Amino acid sequence: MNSFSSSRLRINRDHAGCSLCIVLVDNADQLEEAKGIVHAWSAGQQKSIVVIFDTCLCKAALVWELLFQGASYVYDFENTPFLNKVIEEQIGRWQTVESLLQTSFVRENLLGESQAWKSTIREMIEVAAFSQSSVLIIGESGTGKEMLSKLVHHFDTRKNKGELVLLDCSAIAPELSGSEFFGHEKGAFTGAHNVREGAFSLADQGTLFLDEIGELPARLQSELLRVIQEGMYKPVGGNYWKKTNFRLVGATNRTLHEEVSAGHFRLDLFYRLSTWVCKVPCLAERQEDIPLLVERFLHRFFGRADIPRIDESVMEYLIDRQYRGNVRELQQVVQRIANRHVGSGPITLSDIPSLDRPECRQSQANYSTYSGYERAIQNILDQGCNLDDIKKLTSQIAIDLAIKSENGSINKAAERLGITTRAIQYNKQK
Ligand SMILES: Nc1ncnc2c1ncn2[C@@H]1O[C@H](COP(=O)(O)OP(=O)(O)OP(=O)(O)O)[C@@H](O)[C@H]1O
Repeated sequence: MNSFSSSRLRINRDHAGCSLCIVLVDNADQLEEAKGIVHAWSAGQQKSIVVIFDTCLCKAALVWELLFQGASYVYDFENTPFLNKVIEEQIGRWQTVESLLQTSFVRENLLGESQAWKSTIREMIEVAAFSQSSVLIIGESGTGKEMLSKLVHHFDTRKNKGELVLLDCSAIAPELSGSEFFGHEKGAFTGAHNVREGAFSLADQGTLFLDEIGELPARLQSELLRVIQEGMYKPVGGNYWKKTNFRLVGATNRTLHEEVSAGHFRLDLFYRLSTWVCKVPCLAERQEDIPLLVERFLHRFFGRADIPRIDESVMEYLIDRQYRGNVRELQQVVQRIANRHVGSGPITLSDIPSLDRPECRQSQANYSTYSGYERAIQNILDQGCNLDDIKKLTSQIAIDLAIKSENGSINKAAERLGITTRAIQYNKQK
């Protein structure tokens, strides 16, 4: 029996850090307000559940719209048996996720308070603790994909959970690839002096994490697929089939869709793997996490609690800097700064090693040239020149400058500009 009354539009509840809004809708006039409420709650990363009392209203188009506005769930009151129990169970799940988010495993290994990072962690905790699904983690290098695979294994609730086995597919020697996965029997091939357990055996009842899964050779892709589907494998040189059952977590910084389209990755393996796809935000998408990460890394590198104060200008530099290697690169930059710092005073700009300094003089020169360039273009625009004139004039100036800096050699100037000597001569004649 459902025991909601439809007299109110909204009930706000706060359960151990999980605030939730339940929106009760019993007539069409309340719909616009309901959409506004769920939209506002989802903007604040809060959960909302909409219960619709009038079944006639509960059409797919409306449900889609409410979900699109950010509702976590939409229920048809009449057609959802024991709705209050369903909602309690849903709230229980969210509370579990929130409490796992506060555990030392997450707080010590997966730092970050930004919304982008927190919602990634919440999603991964939910997959780990409430499903046995395979997971595909995609994201740039150094964003924390391997750490997230550890989280999936850590929060896996299987009884008698097995091991987490990590394999980097880009580092598997082709001649040993069979052994890495299947293991081998003694004497299976020259050099196989002992029995060796492979990843399928070691990961039984646990998690197999395949880093850089996009690099898995075609032969191993088919074999992996067969093992996932059948749960059986035969060690190299063995006569008996063995059983295995693991959760597969793959990580890649490639676009696997494109690898599938290009015929480099099997579509059926892609489907098997991507039951859940998690996109990890790059550091640029969560810049607000940088001060927290910097502080943690400084504690680690100084190896003590009382780390030197970090000058505001250094923090500004660290926040604004580009990190192609994401958190890993930030960690390395902080380590270099910590290595250079001496004494107990604050960490200042001078502690940034020359390798990491912005090329001040160069960038200032570029800036002034660029702004001079802008002024010059503005002048000729003001004189009534069109884009074609500007392009011609720019080419002419570039050619003159190149010839001048190559001491009059047209051949060398052409080489420098990446054009033919004829093109220079033609331009000069014109
Ligand atoms: N949120 C985080 N908090 C603390 N350390 C982190 C965080 N994210 C990543 N790191 C650290 O950054 C480094 C790189 O992380 P990880 O190896 O998980 O990245 P990755 O995405 O798997 O990299 P790659 O694609 O190169 O394999 C590790 O030393 C890890 O501990």
